[in-house]
This record gives sequence, structure tokens and C-alpha cells, in this order.
Amino acid sequence: MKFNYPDDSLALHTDAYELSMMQTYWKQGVGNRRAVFEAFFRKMPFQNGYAVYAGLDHIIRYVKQLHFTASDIDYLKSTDQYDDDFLEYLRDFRFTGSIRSFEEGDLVFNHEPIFQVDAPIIEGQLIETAILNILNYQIMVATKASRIKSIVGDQSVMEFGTRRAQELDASIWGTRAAYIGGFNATSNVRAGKLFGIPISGTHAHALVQAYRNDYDAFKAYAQTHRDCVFLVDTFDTLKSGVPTAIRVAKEFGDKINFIGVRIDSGDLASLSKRVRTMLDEAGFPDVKVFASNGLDEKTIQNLKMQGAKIDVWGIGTKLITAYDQPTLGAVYKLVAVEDDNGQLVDTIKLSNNVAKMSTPGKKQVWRINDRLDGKSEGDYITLADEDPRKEESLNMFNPNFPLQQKDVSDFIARPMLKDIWKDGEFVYDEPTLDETRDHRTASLDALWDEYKRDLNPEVYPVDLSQKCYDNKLAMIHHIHEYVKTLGHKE
Ligand SMILES: Nc1ncnc2c1ncn2[C@@H]1O[C@H](COP(=O)(O)OP(=O)(O)OP(=O)(O)O)[C@@H](O)[C@H]1O
Ligand SMILES: O=P(O)(O)OC[C@H]1O[C@H](OP(=O)(O)OP(=O)(O)O)[C@H](O)[C@@H]1O
Ligand SMILES: O=C(O)c1cccnc1
Repeated sequence: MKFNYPDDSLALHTDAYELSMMQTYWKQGVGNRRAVFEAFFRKMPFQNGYAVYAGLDHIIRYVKQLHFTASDIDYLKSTDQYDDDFLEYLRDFRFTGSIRSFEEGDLVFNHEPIFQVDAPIIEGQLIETAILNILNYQIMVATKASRIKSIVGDQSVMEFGTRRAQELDASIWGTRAAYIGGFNATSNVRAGKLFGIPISGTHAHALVQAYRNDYDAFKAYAQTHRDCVFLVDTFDTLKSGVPTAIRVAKEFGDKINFIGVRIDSGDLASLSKRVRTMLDEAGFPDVKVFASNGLDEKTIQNLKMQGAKIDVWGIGTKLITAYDQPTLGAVYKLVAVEDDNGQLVDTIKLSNNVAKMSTPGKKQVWRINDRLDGKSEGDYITLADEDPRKEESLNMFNPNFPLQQKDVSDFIARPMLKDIWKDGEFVYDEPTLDETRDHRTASLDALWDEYKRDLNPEVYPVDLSQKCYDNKLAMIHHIHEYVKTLGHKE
């Protein structure tokens, strides 16, 4: 089936309401007014103590290419929902604003701004959907990967999820997010090509089925590859697969690197132990046992508890689909906008649910680390014009429970929202993917263990500065007073 139009831009990868609002701003002559939007999420994914930030690279690619093509305009015209003069404006649309973001591999927490757009409102509105689309997925996968990697430790863990992912793009960007989260390699060859992620793999049951028995299949593989990992569970792991792998390895001797055997079904604990013994007894103590089949951090931990002798883990479905939580729930909220007098004024979205109220004003997030041991004490959210580096000590308090507070001195405060675009100019010095992956490891090293445990972690402090908190309370009060003046009864 042919596309109705060429698929030649991502500008329409947005919700129709964004374009509708853009038309309103533009026709009302307020489209160029400055607006600040911030993205944040409300709940920690997988009830984890931290989340791993990923997605910035894709967002950068998206914003860099952002423009409306002739076919975009033709299509919008055909919907009869937009005025011709607005469509003419879109022809020259480019992003001219500023963007600040956490860096990939940083740890992020709920209720803090992780991405900030300070731009003409018409531009900031358009990009909301794609930004959330990217962040909501990649942060989930990077976090899930990091949970898995922390259980696996120094062992290797391979990403096998492409066939189960929600479509092509998800597997590519999910693979990259998994690598940032600490995975060692991927089976996705295109991800290897695009990002330089090491590719790795074994073979499928199809090979054994094609040759109709383990022996002919393993022999054929050994004749055509130097590095061999044989999949041993097609017919019978202990009675056929493993003895045959050993036989072929002995027959080929130095002609192959007998790297391992993979088990993909059955009781992985008891099978792996028996396979390990068979390999050792046959004189292959260095040959590794690979395992796959519906694994994630919970099954891996359980298998380790059972003493499973598994060296390399292959993870697909549960990682790439972020199986136990379908979305991060990140949102993108307007926190300040230019008024009729050209002043930037703070805005708030009230809600009956206190936890859902946004924090008004353009902000910065500071990671507060102890100067002596380097450990993170918490994150401190200030209004953008505050600088805690000038303070001797900080009073950090939980905005939901203001009596929960601590004074911190001898600290290092680092601004976490880094400049990516400044007034339309791309200013970010992008790290390599391996630097990003190392950055996650270093960020985790600075986190106390109580925030890292996979079950019931301590809640990491994400606090507001007094000024930020007072500003929020004043705005809530102001809106309540305004609503009262309207005089409507409930
Ligand atoms: N010892 C174990 N302890 C806990 N979970 C395990 C253990 N061994 C395997 N599992 C997990 O149990 C789940 C189901 O395994 P099961 O044996 O039912 O499937 P299977 O062998 O793949 O079945 P099939 O033959 O249909 O492929 C998988 O997620 C697997 O990782
Ligand atoms: O279980 P996951 O974590 O999703 O890991 C990926 C799965 O994909 C493959 O199975 P599949 O049945 O698709 O193909 P196969 O013939 O190679 O077994 C592989 O053998 C794993 O079982
Ligand atoms: O290489 C493998 O073993 C592999 C690749 C994709 C999915 N499952 C297994």
C-alpha cells in the first residue's frame, strides 16, 4: 500500500491539538511570546529508587530536522482545518528557542524538571508531543536495563528484544536506551551500525530444525564460523543438545572458539547446573552457559538464588516492552509565559489532587553532593535565577512534608539542566555513547545503596528552595482568590 504523501518530515509527528493551539496563537498575534515548558514525571518507574535519563539524542535529531515540507502543508490544507495564512507561516517554521535538559546517563527523579523549553510559545507547543513520546519510552527502557544490569553485576547481558518490540523505531531506540542502562551488546545489527553498540548473538532453533538434528546443525555452524555458541534445547538439552555440542567442539578442536551453549527453555536453574557439570567434566571449564526465555531482573535474581550456573543473559520481551509498566507518564507543562507587558510571568496548573499541581516558574535542578565523600544528598530545585553555589549551607525540605528537612553544608551543587540550544543555536557538546554509558555507572556510584536496592528503595530527596516553594504557595493562593471573585457556586 502506498503512503498518501511522502513520509519526508517529522513536523506532523504531533497531536492535532498542538497545531490547533498554534493557529490560535499565530492568528491572535501572540505566537512569538516567550513561554517556558518543563517536562517531568510523577511516579518512579518500576517503583525503582532512581530512573536513568535517555532520549536526548533522539530529541536533538528531531529538533534539528524540524521543518514543514511541501507535502506536510499540502496534507494540512487537505484537512480543511487550518487557514491559508497560518499554513504559509508554517512553511518557514524553524526552532529558534532555547532548550535545557539533563544529560543521558544522568539519574533523574520524580517531580523534577528533566527537560525545559524556553521559546516562542508557538514553537514550544509544537514539540511537546514528540519530546514526551521519546522520553516516556527511552527512560523506561534505560531504567529497566539498569535494574537488570545491577542484578547481573559483572556478567554480560545481551539485548534480544527487537522481534518483540512495539515496532521498528522502538527496537532501535530501545536498544540504545538499554545500552545506556548498562547492557553489553545487542542482537540488533542496525543498532550496531547506527550507534556502534557491540552486536552479538547465537543461533535460533530454526538452524537445528533445518538440519533436522543437533549434530548436523552444530557441525554446519562450526564449519562456517569461528566463534560458536550452540543452542542446545531444541530436542533435549541434557540428552542431545549438550553432548552434541561437546562432540562437535572436540571434533573441531582449535578450528573453532567454543564460546558457549545457550539454554532457552525449561528449568534454567537445574538445567544450567547440570550443563555446567557436563562441560567441566568434558574439559571445557571456560565455556559459558548462556540463558534466555522471558528473563528480567526478578527471574535473574531468583535464578541466582537457586544457584543457577549462568554466565551470559539474553533479555528480550520484558526489557524492550518495559513489560511491568507501560509508560513513564511524563508530562510537559507551561510554567511561565510572557504577558501583555512583555514580562515573563509564572503559571500554574491547579488540580484537586495536590500531587498533580505543577510547580510554577522557570527552574533549575541542582544535584547536591557531599564535598567529602561525593555522595548525592538530594536534588534541590530552585527558580532559574537562584544559585545555591553561593550559599554556605542549604536548608533542604520536602515540599509535601515541609517539616521533613535537613541543613546541608560542605556540599557541591551541580546544575543538572544543561544548555542544548540557546536562542536557536545548538550549543551542546554531545558525548559519545560509551561516555554516556560510563556516565550512568558514575552517577550510580554517587548514589547511596539505600536508593539503589530493587525492592522498596528509600525515597531520594527532591526538594524545593524556599523561594520556589513560596512562589508556588503564593500562586496557589492567588488562583484560589481569583476563582472566588468569579462567584460561582459548586
Ligand atoms: N528455575 C527457575 N526459577 C524461576 N523461574 C524460571 C526457572 N526456570 C525458568 N524460569 C522462567 O519461567 C518462565 C517460564 O518457563 P517455562 O519453563 O514454563 O517455559 P518454557 O520452558 O519456555 O516453555 P516452552 O517449552 O513452551 O518454551 C520463563 O520466564 C523462565 O525464564
Ligand atoms: O524471551 P525473551 O526475553 O523475549 O528473549 C528473546 C527470545 O527470542 C527468541 O525466541 P524465539 O522463539 O523468537 O526464536 P527462537 O526460534 O530463536 O527460539 C530467543 O530464543 C528468546 O527466547
Ligand atoms: O542471538 C540470539 O541468541 C538471539 C537473538 C534474538 C533473539 N533471541 C536470541
